[in-house]
Amino acid sequence: MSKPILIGITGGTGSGKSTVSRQILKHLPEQSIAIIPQDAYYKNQDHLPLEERIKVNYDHPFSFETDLLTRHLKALQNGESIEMPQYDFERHTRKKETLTIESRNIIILEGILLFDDPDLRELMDIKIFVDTDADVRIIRRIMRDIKERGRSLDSVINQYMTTVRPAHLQFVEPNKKYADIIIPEGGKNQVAIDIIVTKIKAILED
Ligand SMILES: Nc1ncnc2c1ncn2[C@@H]1O[C@H](COP(=O)(O)OP(=O)(O)O)[C@@H](O)[C@H]1O
Ligand SMILES: Nc1ccn([C@@H]2O[C@H](COP(=O)(O)O)[C@@H](O)[C@H]2O)c(=O)n1
Repeated sequence: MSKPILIGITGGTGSGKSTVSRQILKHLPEQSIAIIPQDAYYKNQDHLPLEERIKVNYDHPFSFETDLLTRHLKALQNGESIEMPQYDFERHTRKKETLTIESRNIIILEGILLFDDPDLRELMDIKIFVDTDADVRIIRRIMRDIKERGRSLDSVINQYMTTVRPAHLQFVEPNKKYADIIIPEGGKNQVAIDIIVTKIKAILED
């Protein structure tokens, strides 16, 4: 296997990063792609009571274990497998179990804060920013967090105003400038998905 290609897909919360990643995966042989969600690398907080975990700013770079993520990406790029952590959004900490991820030709890393850390940025061969308006993102997030992440409407709105929005303006939006490709609206932008899939297929056939 030639050196794996690392594709970073970033953008604000609810922009459609996971949807874009899944769409790309759908068009390619499954054994050629691994998806790594940055969310899996939120710090373990087992030592804190739930009331303390709820207060953490999950949109600030310090809430991620970026050293571990960087080590794991380098291992995958060297053809090695990793034990990826798994995250529990309801308990605000890691699950006990890890997931074995084998190295593949294409590694897709997706998450809100991929372009802020220069060392992480340096590892990526292709950098993609999913650009979706804030009003659409907050509506998607309210629906998803209530349905899938055990949250109430009040908690989603309060978190959005106190930490998500300010951190987005400080750490996500300004780093759009590092993107090679900007996808407006995300997962339903079929033209953008087709172009990216064509590029990946060309890399795989090389
Ligand atoms: N283009 C779209 N149209 C409608 N809903 C979408 C679209 N893209 C994503 N969603 C929905 O919005 C929510 C957030 O999308 P997701 O891809 O998980 O965003 P992110 O990974 O950026 O947080 C999900 O419930 C998803 O099904
Ligand atoms: N315990 C946690 C950890 C993270 N979040 C929020 O998740 C968002 C990132 O995930 P996306 O799928 O939306 O990109 C981020 O904005 C954090 O606020 C959380 O609510 N609780």
